[in-house]
Order: sequence, then C-alpha cells, then structure tokens
Amino acid sequence: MEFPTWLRSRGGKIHPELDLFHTLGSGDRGVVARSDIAEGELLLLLPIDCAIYMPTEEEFNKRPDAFPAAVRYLRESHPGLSPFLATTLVLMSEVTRGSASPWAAYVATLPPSCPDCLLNWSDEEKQELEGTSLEQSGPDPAADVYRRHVAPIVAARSDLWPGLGLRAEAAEGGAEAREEASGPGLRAFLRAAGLVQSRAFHLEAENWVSGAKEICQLEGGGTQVFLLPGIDMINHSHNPARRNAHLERLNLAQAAAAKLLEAAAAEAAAGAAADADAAAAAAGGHVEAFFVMRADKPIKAGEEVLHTYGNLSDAQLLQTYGFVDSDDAFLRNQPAAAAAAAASSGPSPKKRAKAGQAAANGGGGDDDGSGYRNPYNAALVPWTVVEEVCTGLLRSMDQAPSGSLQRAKRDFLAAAGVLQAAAPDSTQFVLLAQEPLPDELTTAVQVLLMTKDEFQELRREFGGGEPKAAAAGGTSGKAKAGAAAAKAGGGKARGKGGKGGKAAAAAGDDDDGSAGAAGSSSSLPKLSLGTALLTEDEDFAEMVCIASLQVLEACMERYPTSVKDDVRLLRTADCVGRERLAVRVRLGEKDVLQLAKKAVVELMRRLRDGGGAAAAKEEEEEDDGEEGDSEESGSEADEGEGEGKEERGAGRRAPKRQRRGLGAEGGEDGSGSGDDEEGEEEEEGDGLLLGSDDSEKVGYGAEEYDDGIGEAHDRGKAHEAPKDD
Ligand SMILES: C[S@@+](CC[C@H](N)C(=O)[O-])C[C@H]1O[C@@H](n2cnc3c(N)ncnc32)[C@H](O)[C@@H]1O
Repeated sequence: MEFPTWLRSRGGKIHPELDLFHTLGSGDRGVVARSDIAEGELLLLLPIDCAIYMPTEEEFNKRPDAFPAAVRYLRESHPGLSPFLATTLVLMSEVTRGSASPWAAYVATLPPSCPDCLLNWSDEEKQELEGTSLEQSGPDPAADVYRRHVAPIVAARSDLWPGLGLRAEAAEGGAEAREEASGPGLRAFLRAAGLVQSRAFHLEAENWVSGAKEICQLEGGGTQVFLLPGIDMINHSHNPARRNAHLERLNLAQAAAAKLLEAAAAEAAAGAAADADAAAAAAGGHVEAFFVMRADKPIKAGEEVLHTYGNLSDAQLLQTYGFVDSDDAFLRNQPAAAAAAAASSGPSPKKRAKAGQAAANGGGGDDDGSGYRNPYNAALVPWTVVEEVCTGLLRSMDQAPSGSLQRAKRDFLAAAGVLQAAAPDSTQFVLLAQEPLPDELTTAVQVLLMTKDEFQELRREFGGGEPKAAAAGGTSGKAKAGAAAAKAGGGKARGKGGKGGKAAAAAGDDDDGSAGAAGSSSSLPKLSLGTALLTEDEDFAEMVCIASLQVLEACMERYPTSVKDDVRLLRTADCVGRERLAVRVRLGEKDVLQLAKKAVVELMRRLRDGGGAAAAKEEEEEDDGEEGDSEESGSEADEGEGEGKEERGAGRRAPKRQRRGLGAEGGEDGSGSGDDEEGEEEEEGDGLLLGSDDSEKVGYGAEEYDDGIGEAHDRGKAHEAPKDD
C-alpha cells in the first residue's frame, strides 16, 4: 500500500498540494508545495495510533491491543529501557517484520539510514571532532549498548525481531546473545537507532484525554519519543525567514473544535466531551489525539515546507541529525568574515545592536548576503580547566592555595549550585553565543581566586536564609563577601534555605574553610556573584578577567586546529563530507569562545572605566579612528552577561595599583590584557559574528535508564540547549 493511502485509511489527512517525498537540489528529500498554500491551512493530520511510540501506562491500559507486539513485550519484560532505546527496538521490530507489519507502508518511506549523524562516524572521522563538545572517549556507545542490552532482548524473542539470526544462550546473570561483531542484528539496530535519533519527536508526556498540560509520569520519567509518519519528512530550519510550518498536538475535543474530524466524530466529540471513549469510537476507533502540522505563513508553489527541530547548536544538530544549520557561506565567506572581524574588534553600539538584533531575529547575516549563522551555538568550558588556570595564576603570585582550601571551594561551589552536585569535577560550563560569559563561570573564577579569609567570609555570609546586607563600600574581604551574599540571595534559590545556610556557616569554622559534609549539601541557594565584587576591588577584577581570558585561551587550545586553519579548510574544495561538517562545528564553537573573550575584555574595560557615559565616548573614539578603550557599557555584551545595571551607574574610578602583583598587561603566560586580546583577534582575522540574546537556557532531561543509550544519543546531550521560543 502506498503511504498516502495507508495514512488516509487510518484517518490521517495530507494536503492535496503537498509533495511529501520531493527530491531536493541537494539530493536529500523534503516536503514541497505543488501550488500556493494559505497561512493556517492544514498540511498533515496524523492520528496518534499511526505513530510509533512507547505509551504511558494510562494510554496502554486503555487499549493494549492497539500497540505493536514489541511494545507490549518491552513494557512487560524490560520496563527500565529508555524511551529512546525502547522506540528503537519497536521500529526495529516493524522493519524486520516486513510486509507483516501494520507500519509497512511507513517503513517503506524511511531512508536507508541517517548517513551523517554521529552514530555512523568511524573512529577516524570522529577525530576531526577533537576538542569539541562532541569529542568522545571510551568504547563506541551504540555498539556497546547493542551488545549489552539489545542483542539479548532480540535473541530472546526472534518472533518479534525475525531474520536476525541471533541465538540466545544461557549465561550467568541472564541470556547472552552470540553474533559476529558486525552481524545483521547490529546493522539493523544501528539503522533503527539512527532513524529514531534523526526523525523522532521528543515531547512531554501529556494527558491526551483532557488535553490539559498535565504531565503524565512515564515509568522512566521524562519525555516520550514519537515517530510521526509523514510529518517526519519535513526538514529543519530555525531561520525565521525560511521556516513556515509548526506542529501541534490536539486531543479529540480540540480536533473537533478545529473542524479536523469527520462530521460524525466531531458531533460525538462535541456532544460527549466528558465521554472521550464515545467520541473516540465515533472518530473511527480509539484515537484520542492527533498531531497536526499547519502552515505558519503562506507557502508558495515550489517552496519547501520547513519547521524547527528546536533551538539546537550546530554540534547538537550534527550529533542527532547529521547536518549543521549555519550556512557554510557564513563561515568561509571572506566579506562576512571581515565584517565579523570588524565586529569582534569593536563596532559602535549601534552596529552591535544591529548585529544582535539580526541574531535575535534568527541568527543574522542573511540580510546582507553573508549567510545564516546558528545563534544557538555553544562552547563548553570544563571546571577542571578553570581550576587549573586559577591555581596556576595564584601560584605565579606565590599565593598557591592548599589542597584542602581548593577542595573546600569546590565543595562549596557544588553545594551552591555552581558545579554539579553529584560530580563537581565533571562540570562543564556552557557558553552560548547569546550569553557567552555565564555568571556560573565568573562566579567560579571569583571564588577560586579569593584568599582563604575572603572565602571563609563569603561562606559565613552566604547562607540559605535571608541574605545579610552588604557592607557599604570598601574593598575588604568582609565587604566582598557581604556583597556576594547579598547578590546570591537575590538569585534563584534552589532547594531549601535555612539548613544549608547553617551548614555552610558551621563549616566555615574550619581552619582552612573546608566544607566537610556540609559542603556537599546541595541545599544552599544558588550562588551568583555577578560583578558586585569586581566593582568593589579593581585589582581583584583584573585578576578575575585575566584568569577568565586564560581559561578561554586554554579552551581554544584544546582544538588541534586554529581558527585560521579551519577557515582555510572551508575555502578549499577538498574539505567535503564529514570532515567539512566537523570543521563547521569547530568554527561555531570557537566563535562562541571568541565572543566570550570579547565579553571579558569589555567587562574589564567597563570596570576599569566605571561605566559612565561610555556609549557617547565610544562613538567619539570610533569616529576618531581609535580602537583602544572604546568598548564600554551600552553594548550587547552588557546584556549578554545578564548583569551590570547597578554597575553601569557606578561612576568613573581612577585606575589603581595592583595589590596582588599582577600587571594589567597580563600574567607570565602572556594571556594578556584586553589590548593583547584585541591584537590577537586581529591577527587571527577569523572573525565570526556576534551572538544574539533572545533565549533562555534549559537542559534536556537527564534521566537515568538501564541502558544509558537514551542519554548518549538523546539530542542535545552535547550540552545544554536553549529552550524553544
Ligand atoms: C526528520 S528527517 C527529514 C526528512 C529527510 N530529509 C528524509 O529524506 O527522510 C531529518 C533528516 O533530514 C535531513 N535534514 C533535515 N533538515 C535538514 C537541513 N536543514 N539541512 C540538511 N539536512 C537536513 C537530515 O539528514 C536529517 O537527519
């Protein structure tokens, strides 16, 4: 049966003017309009029982026979599998069952694999991702998960996964499957995993009957993974200028209200809102929910239908879907690079505002022909690097902290929500193009650079209860800690207050400030130092900025290639396929690190000059052709740091002598001051554009499942991603 016939026979609808399987110029397939489609028109309607997914308990209990046999088996025998792996196994079952599968018409629409998603990269190809957030170590997780989890399940039920030739053998602790390293089972699994990874929709479980945004508790927790036939033919664009469709899910009553059901079903749904079963029966079975794709705007004949897969960085898109969003042209285009380099070295606030606005509107660049840049790109900064750099800096000043003080600081930061509570040493700070200098990073640097007395004072002042008022003025450790505590109290609290505060205060009695058991408590409010301490103490501010620059430089050095090398590679015709994808990911991350360096330099200058009427001064200086100290407040960097309103009005300060033995020109390692930094940017000449600031950060679920593959292959695992807007 042809796919459209199959879909319609199950109550679905396809817009008559849509070519669902159009071959695009790129060779890929996509959905294209055959003639003009008006805004709001229905493109695809998919009853939920056409989808392949693991139901919630409630969904399953309502109609157990409606689900594939593999769903029933996995629910009963392997309830601890992640939604990702369970869905992969169900798809694998439908694929291996061939024409016997009720989803055969859908299976026939699927491509042979997701060719470029990370699952399919060889170890040699993955080396191109060294230094990036996608760098992997250890055994290949997919093959490993297959051997440990999938093969035994498949071998035990060859009726559900026929034709794979796996034999179950008794082994200590359960069945063990025997198969050649690259046998048909592994190949079938890798294909199904790649397809689920690149085509599935990750949605919060919802009560389909009430339609209320009431989240059902999945057995494993977290989101449900849906394969949506037909809808999964639509390609991604986050560029608002290009995307033109969006997905909704409706319950029966909502679908009836939207006039999406046949007359009898609509009548039943309207008349029997309380009796969802009756309405569902009238709708032609037990369908209780629908996925609906609509046109967001008019779509012209010949235009591709596009929707967004989420606010994902290029690394996340590559990992999951095998492509990146930034235009190749953006990265290699000489005029764009030059424009970006100019932007990096300090355009006027007006120009920066324009660039920021362009990015906020969807990445920027397109309007002037320089190509689209993914505004959701991100870079990771490991805590271990931050700790190493700060310790090195203190050591160079003969102020090396004791091991116990270092541990105390780490434990305190973990308890205060700056580092991961469970595994502080594995913490990676996420720098986003839109927020290149996160407060967590500058907070960690500040704490690490505090003297023992300052740290003890901070801990005494910082508690879970009401923050103590900051001591007015002064640059003593006491004032510093007080200001910090005041700022922390204003931040988002996580966990309960009083207990953690007492614990921290009690722990502060230790000689070296070690937090002991209290330090590992995660019940403190979140510590957010902002720039209050930096405005109090210029020397400290200088140290913090220099250490931050050194950290960013160290992160830059983790990549085996320089920005220049990457741009050069992109300009050659030889750099193709996966190598080219890797270069584009590298450049996107380095771009974010450059933005962060620039934000530090701007912060440094702003603190040094005290804000004032900097914007006007900057304009003047720019007109005079001076570059030097022209990047004070009023720029998007201020906003990007998410702080500093109070600092901006602080008035001009006279530069002070360093009391900590650091020159403004940088430490011994030559990481340099802002001027050095700028020189370096000019020398690199790589220039990548400024970020936008239009989104919040949110992490994808970090659920624990038996298999672990849900974690390894869930989208967005490369790092936290901004929430969809
Ligand atoms: C959900 S499927 C979309 C349909 C797919 N093009 C097909 O032929 O079956 C997702 C896959 O489409 C491709 N894709 C989607 N959006 C893309 C884009 N903007 N650029 C390049 N490839 C894209 C990638 O291969 C991705 O893994």
